[in-house]
Amino acid sequence: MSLIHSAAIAQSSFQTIPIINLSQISSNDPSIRRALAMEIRSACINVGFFYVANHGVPETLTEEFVSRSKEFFALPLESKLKIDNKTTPNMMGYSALLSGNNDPKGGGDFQEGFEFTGEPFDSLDQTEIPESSHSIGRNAWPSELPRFREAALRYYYAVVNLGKLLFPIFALALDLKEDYFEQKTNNAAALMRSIRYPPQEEVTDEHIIGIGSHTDWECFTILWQEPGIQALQVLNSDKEWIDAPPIPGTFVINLGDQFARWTNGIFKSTVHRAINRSNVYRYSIPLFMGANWDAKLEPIPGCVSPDRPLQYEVITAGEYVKVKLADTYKQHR
Ligand SMILES: O=C(O)CCC(=O)C(=O)O
Ligand SMILES: [Fe+2]
Repeated sequence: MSLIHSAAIAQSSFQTIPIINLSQISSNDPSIRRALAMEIRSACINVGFFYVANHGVPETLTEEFVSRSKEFFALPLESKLKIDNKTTPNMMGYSALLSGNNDPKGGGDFQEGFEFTGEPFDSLDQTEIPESSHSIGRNAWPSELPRFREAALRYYYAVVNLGKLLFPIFALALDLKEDYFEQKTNNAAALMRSIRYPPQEEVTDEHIIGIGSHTDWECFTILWQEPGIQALQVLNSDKEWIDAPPIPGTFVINLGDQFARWTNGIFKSTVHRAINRSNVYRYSIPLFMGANWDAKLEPIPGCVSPDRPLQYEVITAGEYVKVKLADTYKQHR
């Protein structure tokens, strides 16, 4: 079935989010890779979200960075504010409670974050570092926690490697050659954000929740969520919020606006939000995989037809993200 036809009969009133097993992602057998791609295609067209199991990122790296993140957020506010993202180049570093606002109708996101990107890392085997990340390194690290940076970067590169394996599968899912996205993504700086959500057992103001309803801006996001705490919710086409509970050993993958633009809306960049209604802090760590800043977000072959005219103005990925970033961190209170 053609992509446009599959999109025309999409069922987006999902009640659950599919779980996809990635154990065969690097199979030498093209028919096995294609079968996996078709599962992913269906999730991307109908839901825009899926879980991945057997993703290959070692649990120890995740646990180490989660522990270091907990130490970081436990530092006194003055220490964290030394690397406030409003004062650092590129907005890397710490974002304080309510300093960001993902929902223009919201009163600020009830969370703290630490954001960083790739940088050369001496004690790692350099071959583990994707070449495209070598020149970036404009991060702001907490000087109080010398082991934080190593844990952050080790986990970062493991998840970036998973992201790099996913682009060829997304290409297959769109009936394209597996290397289709290579030139458009080989110089992109993936961004990782470690987040702490304070408990909000009682939401007293619906406009102030962990992260207000939004779509992600990049191609796709790979999200680790703290086990045992339901917080993330995804909006279906019937405007129902569907829970995306943490499933141990999996990541949540969701498509962002760059993929929606490339596919003229055939791949869904689905609205989501998070509210920590538990009585303890909740942690999560998204990695945002984007396109090169100069990559044009123009429709890929097979995504535009007389019945499905172009929905978006063509701009570059960099222009798109810059506007979104400025909107999210402008003074909103
Ligand atoms: O914390 C979560 O579960 C979701 C975070 C998220 O949607 C984001 O940072 O874009
Ligand atoms: Fe998000």
